[in-house]
Amino acid sequence: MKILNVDQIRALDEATIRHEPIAPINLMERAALAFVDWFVDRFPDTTSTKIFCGLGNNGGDGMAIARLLLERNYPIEVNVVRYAPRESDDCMHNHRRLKLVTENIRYIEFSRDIPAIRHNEVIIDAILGTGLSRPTEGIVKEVIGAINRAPATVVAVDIASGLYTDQANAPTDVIIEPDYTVTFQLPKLAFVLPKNGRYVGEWHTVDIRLYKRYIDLAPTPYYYTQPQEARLLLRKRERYSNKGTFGHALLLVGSHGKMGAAVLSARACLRSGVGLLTVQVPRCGYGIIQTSVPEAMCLPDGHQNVLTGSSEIEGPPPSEYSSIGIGPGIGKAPETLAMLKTLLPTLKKPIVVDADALNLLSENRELLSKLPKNSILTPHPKEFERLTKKWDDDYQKLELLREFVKTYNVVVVLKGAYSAIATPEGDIHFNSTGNPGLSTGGTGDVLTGILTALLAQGYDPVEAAVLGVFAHGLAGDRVAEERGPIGMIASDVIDALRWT
Ligand SMILES: NC(=O)C1=CN([C@@H]2O[C@H](COP(=O)(O)OP(=O)(O)OC[C@H]3O[C@@H](n4cnc5c(N)ncnc54)[C@H](OP(=O)(O)O)[C@@H]3O)[C@@H](O)[C@H]2O)[C@@H](O)CC1
Ligand SMILES: Nc1ncnc2c1ncn2[C@@H]1O[C@H](COP(=O)(O)OP(=O)(O)O)[C@@H](O)[C@H]1O
Ligand SMILES: [K+]
Repeated sequence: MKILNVDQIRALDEATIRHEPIAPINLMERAALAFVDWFVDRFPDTTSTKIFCGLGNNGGDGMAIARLLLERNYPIEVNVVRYAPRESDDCMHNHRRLKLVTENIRYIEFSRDIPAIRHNEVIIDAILGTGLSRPTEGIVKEVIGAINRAPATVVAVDIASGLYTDQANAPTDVIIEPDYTVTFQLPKLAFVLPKNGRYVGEWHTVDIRLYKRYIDLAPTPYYYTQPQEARLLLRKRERYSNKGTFGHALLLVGSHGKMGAAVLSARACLRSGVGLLTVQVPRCGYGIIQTSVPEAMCLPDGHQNVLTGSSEIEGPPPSEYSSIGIGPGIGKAPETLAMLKTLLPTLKKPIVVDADALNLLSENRELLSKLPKNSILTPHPKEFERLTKKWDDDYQKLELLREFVKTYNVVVVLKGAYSAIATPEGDIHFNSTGNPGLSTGGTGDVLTGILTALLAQGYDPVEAAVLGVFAHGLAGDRVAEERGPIGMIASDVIDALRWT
């Protein structure tokens, strides 16, 4: 699913109006109806609701929503924030229609006009939408402050008032902090950026049948992975297959005290469809791998405690494996750095690089250009900061991400809520699965195993990253559903992986 910018959203609105054709006021009615359907489903028996409307089209939506709810005998008090002398045409039209069904409209011009908000009330925020062009101030800012201070449930129409759709807010901006955002048709870039969490809440899209062809043709670097899109990437297992069909992966993982990372990545790799798996670990980990992951072959490293790349057992050279995953639990010993320096120039196929392998790359930046083309790097934000530099806001972070993938010709999975997968061309796919239960040690190691398995099976690296991150998050969601997010551990995520 595409994420469009504000100008494109406006153009999409106009294209829908022209193409269908539909009068703007009827499109607004459709949007209001879609919101109301969601709202009555979610809040079927609220005893007290207040709506706050602005004077632009978001306010127009709000006035239509108020009328539709009143027509359904919903208990709703209407407030209009009069921050300017004029309304938009469609807002004015809906204002008139609203007055036909109620005389009870409160106009807020001064602080004293702001109503008290009671406990257990539901507030609908329709003050400002995607047309926000400057920070909130004056009476708008005061109303937002009052709503945020109130012990009520807040639902934003389209986007929280005061939040920019696709540019950074200043830290001092006053913005609605909703529990829910119900947005029209397409997710907004602001929703998937970590710093905006409290200005978005739980968000939902409602379909208002905007012109599909415009969306299909609109150029954008931003995508949001929907379940049906991820599912399309999944390959069927051929009837006449054998284990050779699905590749032979090599994991270079673990060190003394961090063998858990090796076990987790190995088990996840096996649970993700790889044909054969070899795990190279320091000698101290040999028994651990052989007993806890009997399905894998184990290459004990020549070194007792850290990886050096040498082994007493003869094996094929790393370049002959279908894919390689490197990093979980390896530490940053000089011997391991030396291994990386020798290894990278010998490789041609894309590899997966995680954890301390990434930290070694940040400390030895000349190695970045030695990475095989289209390799997948999986930093969490701290690791990405080490690879690049500190960013001021999430939008600058996305720019750094785009710059990085283009410079080094790699795929980066920037992990977190809505993990961002950046392709070498500079497109960014935000993942839609996962939950805070995944914020626990070892879940990143699981992801490395998954991605290494997908590469071994011949998936294109971008597809592997999009599909693997989606499946990892979905497994986490299954665990959260069954046992709640708090008790989740990385092993549960492996057990919950389903490739269907
Ligand atoms: N796109 C779609 O598909 C559909 C969209 N729909 C709806 O339209 C909404 C977008 O409408 P919109 O463009 O009228 O924007 P909105 O935010 O209501 O108001 C902008 C007005 O406020 C002003 N203003 C700006 N910042 C301000 C501030 N800080 N403090 C005070 N004022 C401020 C600004 O002034 P100006 O910048 O012109 O000076 C302008 O007058 C969208 O969110 C959705 O709800 C649906 O109805 C149908 C389908
Ligand atoms: N709040 C969250 N919502 C969704 N996914 C999350 C959240 N927190 C963490 N994750 C996921 O959990 C994994 C954590 O990886 P990482 O930070 O490398 O942990 P570790 O190194 O301990 O294995 C990533 O895939 C990340 O996207
Ligand atoms: K709003």
